[in-house]
Amino acid sequence: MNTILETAHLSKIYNNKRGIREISLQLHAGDVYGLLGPNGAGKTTFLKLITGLIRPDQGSVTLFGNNLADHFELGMEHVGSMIESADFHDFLSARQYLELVARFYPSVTPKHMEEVLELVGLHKVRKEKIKGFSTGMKQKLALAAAILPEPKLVILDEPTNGLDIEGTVMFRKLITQLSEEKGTSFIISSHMIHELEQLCNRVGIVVEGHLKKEGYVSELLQNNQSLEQFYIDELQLSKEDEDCA
Ligand SMILES: Nc1ncnc2c1ncn2[C@@H]1O[C@H](COP(=O)(O)OP(=O)(O)OP(=O)(O)O)[C@@H](O)[C@H]1O
Repeated sequence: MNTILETAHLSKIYNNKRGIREISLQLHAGDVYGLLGPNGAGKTTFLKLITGLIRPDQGSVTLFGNNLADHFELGMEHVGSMIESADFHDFLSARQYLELVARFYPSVTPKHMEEVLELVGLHKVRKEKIKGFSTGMKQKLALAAAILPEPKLVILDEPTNGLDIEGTVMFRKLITQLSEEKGTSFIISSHMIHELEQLCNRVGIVVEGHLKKEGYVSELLQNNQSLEQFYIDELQLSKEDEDCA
């Protein structure tokens, strides 16, 4: 299997002693990996570490064979990401924002920008200023920016936050389309467990900074009624372990 992302003993502890501890995870080409976990478990911290937004205290991140600490640009060359709410230049239009992003990717054509705006459902409003956009519209624009350079790996932190029902369906179709047609890999942090059950081939559960459990969705569903049931049972087990400790 072609490993595109590998973290080894990745740790980041903030001053308040929270964060993530010793997360070792491998992502293979074609994986759509769902990251689950309660509020404050460490999912965003993990995603920030694998995109170089913050530095680890310990451990390493290797993207496409490049250690991020030594070869950041090479590692990130094929990665698109959307982590926490993006800050936009409000005075730009959606199309102008994508033009700004495209300056870093000379291969992106104006036609492709139009296609991506269409894909995320922003084509009609592409000439409007971001200032007037709703949370969901901004979320769609951030998604458009993440997939614009046709990355091999897309890292998304709670991508359906703020999306309406239509937007959520669009998002699901988009991930499936990119995964099936282009072989794009994804790592997606979300609380929308039913969404992840439909989208992902693998999931991992983060609890209090630890990667507690991982598995292939198809296998988990053979032994559990639903992904939700598996998740709830795992959290319960974690609590019992904690109580015993
Ligand atoms: N910059 C920071 N300084 C101090 N503590 C932080 C910082 N960022 C996150 N934390 C703490 O680290 C823990 C993990 O936070 P993180 O945002 O990674 O969790 P999460 O799993 O993404 O949560 P949620 O599902 O609520 O978005 C939390 O307890 C949070 O309070």
